Amino acid sequence: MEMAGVAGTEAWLPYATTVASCAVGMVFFLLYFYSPHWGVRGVPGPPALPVVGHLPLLAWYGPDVFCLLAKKYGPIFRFHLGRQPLVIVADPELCREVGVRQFKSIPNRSLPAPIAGSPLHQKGLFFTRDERWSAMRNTIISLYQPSHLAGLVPTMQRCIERSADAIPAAAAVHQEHGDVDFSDLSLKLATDVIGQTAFGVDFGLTASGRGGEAAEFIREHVHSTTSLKMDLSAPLSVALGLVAPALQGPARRLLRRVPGTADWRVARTNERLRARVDEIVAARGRDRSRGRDGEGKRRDFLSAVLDARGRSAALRELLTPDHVSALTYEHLLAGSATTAFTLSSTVYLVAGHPEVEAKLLAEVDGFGPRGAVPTADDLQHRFPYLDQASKDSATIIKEAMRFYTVSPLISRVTSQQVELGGYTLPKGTWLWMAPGVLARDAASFRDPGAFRPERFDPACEEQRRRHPCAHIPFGVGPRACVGQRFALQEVKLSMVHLYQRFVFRRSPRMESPPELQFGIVLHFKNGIKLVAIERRVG
Ligand code: HEM
Repeated sequence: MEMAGVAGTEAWLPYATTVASCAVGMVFFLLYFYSPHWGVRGVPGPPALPVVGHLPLLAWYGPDVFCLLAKKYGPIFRFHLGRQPLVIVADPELCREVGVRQFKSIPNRSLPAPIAGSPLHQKGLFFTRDERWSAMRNTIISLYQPSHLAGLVPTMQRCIERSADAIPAAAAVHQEHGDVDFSDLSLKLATDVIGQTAFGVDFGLTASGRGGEAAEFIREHVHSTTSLKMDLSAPLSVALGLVAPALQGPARRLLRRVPGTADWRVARTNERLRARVDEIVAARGRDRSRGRDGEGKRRDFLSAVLDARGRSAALRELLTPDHVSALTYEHLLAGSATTAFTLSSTVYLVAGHPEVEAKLLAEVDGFGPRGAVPTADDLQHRFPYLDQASKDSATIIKEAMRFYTVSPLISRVTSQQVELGGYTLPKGTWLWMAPGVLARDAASFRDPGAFRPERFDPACEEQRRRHPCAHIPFGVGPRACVGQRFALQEVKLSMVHLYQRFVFRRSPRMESPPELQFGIVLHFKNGIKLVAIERRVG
């Protein structure tokens, strides 16, 4: 009997071992999978699906999902980007807490899966952390000061005039209806501006008959940027990174060797892009050492960073060649799609509001004859309707940026435990501010679905009552956008020149309202199509 019992036990042993191993594996998997959730489980949010979390909600509702969730769950709620819970903050006072008051505990950005594999993206200012970030920011901040930006007006203006000259030709491409693909035009314009101001290179995208090498570089850049998606339509390794970050690195290393996969294409594009940026940086370094750089004359970002590098051993250590390439490339990444989106949404909104257009035209014509170029000072003071509210803010532009917030979420991560909105959030919590939700809050913006630049008039009651952090398209606190003044100067200068020469009408061949797509920033899925009407002189 005893023998039979032992034999029976032996027969079950392999099954029992397998079941036990599976159970242990399962427990480890669940611990791994739910550990980020555990620390923030007290924060309200909708039930999350296993593995994909709330990604299906994002796919279904688009960026509007965050407004819907804020309505249901309040100003601080959970949203699971796959495995990773985000604690979303959708209240002006709480954003001030995150961005300003508790900055010491929340100084860095979390690294989203799409960026995790790309050193070119990681070594810029955006994703560097702590002391390295503050040393880098302090080094380059002078390049964004008003005195330096004022000197960039002529360079910006040249690119703007060239883009405006290209409008009739762009319309002629569609002979039967004359639509201009304004998103494309704005992206080319913004990219040319960055080419000149960051790299000291004329990409010539808006010049007729030009293209070639530069166009190829930009095509690769656009491809690299648009593949940075935040949903499951991203390359496989990125999608995997959203649900199981530990597998992202190995999957990417494997898939980038498999021709034809999206990972392979992204890796090749990033390598080529990297090589081109390095080439530009190295060529400039060589020119400088041979004294062929027009010493002291160049105002572009790359020259200034290379100058800084030459100033001390500490700066050389801080600004390694990798960081110089990344900082320079970052301009293209951070400054082209965002500025282009802002310019095209502003012109699109003005085109649909004749009363706004009339006031704008009166202001532009009142400035001077067609072709008169404003100085940086004029841009600050002579365009109260375009730029009504002093300092860095612009009224039509401000309202357009509220209406279409290009960066609806701003990522941060806690470096230590914080108390926020009645919740205790552990170190490592991904805490994201939601300017896109703030911008649609009727408590701060009466009738938020209406385009009304006057709501930002400093004399207006709504503006006076509004919380200072209710409108934060450029972020808030020490980590706010370093390129804000640069971007606004470019958009204002473009608006003045464009409206000196044209008025625009919405094309009936475009969907209304325009469909939006959420990558690392927002963009118009099918572009903005406008009809440009040349204004008569006199
Ligand atoms: C309309 C155009 C733009 C918008 C809406 C925009 C928006 C933003 C936002 C929301 C942030 C995050 C701020 C935060 O975390 O609080 C940011 C950061 C940043 N932006 Fe912009 N941006 C624009 C144009 C530019 C331009 C033209 C440049 C460069 C020339 C630029 C370079 C950067 C950099 C380097 C950072 C990271 C700053 C840091 O971490 O210290 N941006 N931007």
